[in-house]
Amino acid sequence: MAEQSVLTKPAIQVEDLDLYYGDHQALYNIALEVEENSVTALIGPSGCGKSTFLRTLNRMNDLIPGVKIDGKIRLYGEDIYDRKVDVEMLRKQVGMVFQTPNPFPKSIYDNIAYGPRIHGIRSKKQLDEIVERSLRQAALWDEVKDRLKDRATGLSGGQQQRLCIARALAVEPEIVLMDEPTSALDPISTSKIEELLGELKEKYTIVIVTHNMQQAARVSDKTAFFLNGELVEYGETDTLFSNPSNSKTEDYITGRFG
Ligand SMILES: Nc1ncnc2c1ncn2[C@@H]1O[C@H](COP(=O)(O)OP(=O)(O)OP(=O)(O)O)[C@@H](O)[C@H]1O
Repeated sequence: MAEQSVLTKPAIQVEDLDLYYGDHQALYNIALEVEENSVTALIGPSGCGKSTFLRTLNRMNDLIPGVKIDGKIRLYGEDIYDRKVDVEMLRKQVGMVFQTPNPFPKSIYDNIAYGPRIHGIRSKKQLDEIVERSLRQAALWDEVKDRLKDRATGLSGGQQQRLCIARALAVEPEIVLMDEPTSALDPISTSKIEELLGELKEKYTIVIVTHNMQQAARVSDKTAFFLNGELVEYGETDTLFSNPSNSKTEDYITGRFG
């Protein structure tokens, strides 16, 4: 029995989550569980709260003045809003990749080594290993291995985004949050990243916001449909797209609004 409970343990559990920006309530009573080693897509029309919800998972909203949060978010059973939580350590466990690739104005190598160095790793051998492993995991190694000292900002947009994924992986997170990671990229770079997600979920748990429903259908195991700050429907991606249980989900996925 003990073994079974370990196997079924969710990576993230959200209960009764409300979020306010000042007087404006942006999330209403959200509850969901994210399974380990899966890809979960958050979909819904602009302004429905997808990014806001994503940012609650590594407390990025803490940086916005006037934000108030009620409810519980547990990461492997631990309440991430508990006062004892070290937010820097939380963000190491729960990494993030943003919409626009944002490499530091440093070399490719130094972009990847940045996080591990902050966390105290000094050995060149160890950093070399981390840089190679992370770039391989992000399917970028072969393209950049001969120019690790070049500036990261000289890479193409798609390469920069894979570099940002590698940078997130370098500190060995458990969860990777991605906020529309391909919306600024061309179709070839987009499909490279979509392919990568399938590989990454073997080791990491991924939550991705996407405007693109085809992308959600292609890459995710589970999909959460948000509307006006509410979670309307959450379930297996195949079921949600082929046989939604809520008429609002059906209207959205068939393009009747959004
Ligand atoms: N920093 C902020 N301060 C105040 N209100 C905010 C802030 N960020 C988002 N909001 C509001 O919260 C609501 C949800 O926004 P959010 O960006 O989470 O939606 P979204 O679904 O991610 O939208 P999009 O797809 O356009 O990025 C919106 O009404 C938005 O105006």
